[in-house]
Amino acid sequence: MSLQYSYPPPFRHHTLHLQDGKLQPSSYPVSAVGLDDLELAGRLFSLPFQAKELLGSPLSYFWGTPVLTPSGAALGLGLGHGVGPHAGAAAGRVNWVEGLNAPLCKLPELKTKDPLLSSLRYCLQEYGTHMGRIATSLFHIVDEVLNLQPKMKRGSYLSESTGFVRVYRYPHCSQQISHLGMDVHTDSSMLTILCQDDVGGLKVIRDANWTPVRPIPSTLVINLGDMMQVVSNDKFKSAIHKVKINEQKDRISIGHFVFPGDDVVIQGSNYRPFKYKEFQDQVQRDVKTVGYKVGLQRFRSETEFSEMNNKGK
Ligand SMILES: O=C(O)CCC(=O)C(=O)O
Ligand SMILES: [Fe+2]
Repeated sequence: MSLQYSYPPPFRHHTLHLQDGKLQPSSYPVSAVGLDDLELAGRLFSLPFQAKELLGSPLSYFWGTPVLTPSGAALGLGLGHGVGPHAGAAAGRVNWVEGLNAPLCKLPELKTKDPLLSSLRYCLQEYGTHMGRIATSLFHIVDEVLNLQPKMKRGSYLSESTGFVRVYRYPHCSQQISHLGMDVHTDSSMLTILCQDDVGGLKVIRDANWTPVRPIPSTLVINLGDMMQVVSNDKFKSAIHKVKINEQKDRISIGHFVFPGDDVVIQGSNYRPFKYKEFQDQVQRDVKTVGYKVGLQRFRSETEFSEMNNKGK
């Protein structure tokens, strides 16, 4: 395990520019990030199942769940994709993934004498702090483009209290199975920073086509989330993405999700103002009742919503 993160990271933010409503390119070069964390995560996943299930609060171990609120509820894209944590399981659709969820501000509560767990806690804390700095810098860049009002700036839009890190393992599968590693969805976050190993499998919708996000060494992938779409007034679209399974190799990735504070009011002229907590609760309600995440549609301002419906007719 190494915690040799370079800070400040060698940002090349001039490589980010606005094109067709998206920040291009979506990957972001940094050095010395993540490889050792990925290795540690790999060791964690090789623990017996029971040990992983007993990891204990505030960590939680999950497997096969199509939807993990608040960040990654599955999004129905056409028939057959409308899955949620419960609906998905009921329909026999599971995500081919196991993972560990770590709410960053609660990590100090993890009391353990286990050396692997203490290294993990330490590593996650360092990782979270480092990624938090990167998220803040990225948000500054976005802010330069969007020119947000001062009161809406990062203090409230990027809350330390709601952020979390998720570590995933997508087991390989050589048989033809219909499962995805992770179903089609958008993240509910403001932004998500992904660190992936060299296996590949992440795909995003770009120009209406599924495009692989090929792993580049020492490169993080930045996904803009639903909250970014709102505050940018739809200038930046929340990335629609999924993860395919590799036939030969397990894939490991780490996601760092940054959200607004629960009670922060999110504003964007195409949406009615809402508190982040309201959004999160609505997603969970939809997943339980409708079977999938309806997402931002629910929060569009009335005029926007009826204009969109009229266009669709
Ligand atoms: O594993 C990945 O690369 C993507 C994970 C993801 O999309 C998510 O956690 O929301
Ligand atoms: Fe995601």
